[in-house]
Amino acid sequence: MASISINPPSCSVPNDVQHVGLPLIHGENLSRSFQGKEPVVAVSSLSFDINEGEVTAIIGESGSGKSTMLRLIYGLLEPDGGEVRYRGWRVPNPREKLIPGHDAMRMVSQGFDDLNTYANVWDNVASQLPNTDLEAKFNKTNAILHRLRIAHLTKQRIADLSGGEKQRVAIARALVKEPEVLLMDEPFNQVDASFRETLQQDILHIVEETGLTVVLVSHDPAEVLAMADQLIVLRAGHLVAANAPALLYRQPPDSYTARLLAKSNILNQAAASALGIKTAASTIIIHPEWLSLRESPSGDFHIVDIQFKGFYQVVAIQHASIGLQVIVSSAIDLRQGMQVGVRVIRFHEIEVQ
Ligand SMILES: Nc1ncnc2c1ncn2[C@@H]1O[C@H](COP(=O)(O)OP(=O)(O)OP(=O)(O)O)[C@@H](O)[C@H]1O
Repeated sequence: MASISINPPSCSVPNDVQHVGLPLIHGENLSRSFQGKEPVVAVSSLSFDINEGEVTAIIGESGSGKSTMLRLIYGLLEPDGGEVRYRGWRVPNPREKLIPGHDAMRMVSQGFDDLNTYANVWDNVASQLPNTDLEAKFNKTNAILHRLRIAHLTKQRIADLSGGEKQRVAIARALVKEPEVLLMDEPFNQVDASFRETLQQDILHIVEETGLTVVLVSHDPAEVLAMADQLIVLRAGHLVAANAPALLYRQPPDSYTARLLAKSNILNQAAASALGIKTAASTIIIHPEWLSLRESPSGDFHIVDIQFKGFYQVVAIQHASIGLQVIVSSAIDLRQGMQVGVRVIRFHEIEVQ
């Protein structure tokens, strides 16, 4: 890696040398274990890039190391090995900084631990800014409360807010100091479905307007598919994929990623051949909307279950030992026990598992 020495920023490590040519955030071979009754390897040999002005979502099953990765990026945890670089400079670890956490980043955690429950919304947000310029303090607080649609809650105590409102205050509090990076751990789990999309859109508008970089951890990949420019997929502490959501969805590198992103049908060669797919690949991925059904008394499959989901239905069909999930428009009348024919619209081959 080429290096040039220029004046280090205020948030840096003594004697560090800037690595040039890196994206905004670069993780190199990061590992971190925790000692308990049984030592746990939370993340192992993670290398990744996060681009400026983009939304990156870290996804993975529970315990796969998502929060650990986020805390390593921020500098809240010391890696056992490897490093994180921000604009080419190494992110100080908690032993190297009086108040842990990189100065250019702010983190919103799951529990709203940072919010002062008995203070009002305005004070929670404004208190982040110094009193040296009171006019700027007033204007910035006012602007971010409006931006996050919580200006009408200014005088309300945090204790009296809903989970979704608290989440918006926590984000306003993090953004009022105009960080370059916003880190969010499960940002939408307090927000019900109808408000989730508005909050996601509001964050995307802030990203577009300000060039903010967002890194978020999500339990529910489906919710971030539309939001993220990049998905980083973790499994048991290892990075298994990093790419654009649409690409990972259409061409998942493995069945783990496919299952995280959709309730995929994962078929072996024999099952694939029963659907008329001739392949040399060991595994075939078929997302439920990549199949279509039609009623056919001579069809091989029969319907074993129908889950009504509003504008679509999830239909479970079976033929001998092969069970499949199919997404069908609710406009189509189906009933349990019906014989059906199946058409494969699209499939994805995986060579190595
Ligand atoms: N402070 C800690 N002490 C001991 N073990 C820890 C600690 N923090 C994390 N771990 C362990 O490290 C592993 C990864 O945890 P992490 O919280 O990063 O996963 P996660 O993917 O964010 O999980 P979840 O989705 O359930 O929040 C887990 O096995 C967890 O129990």
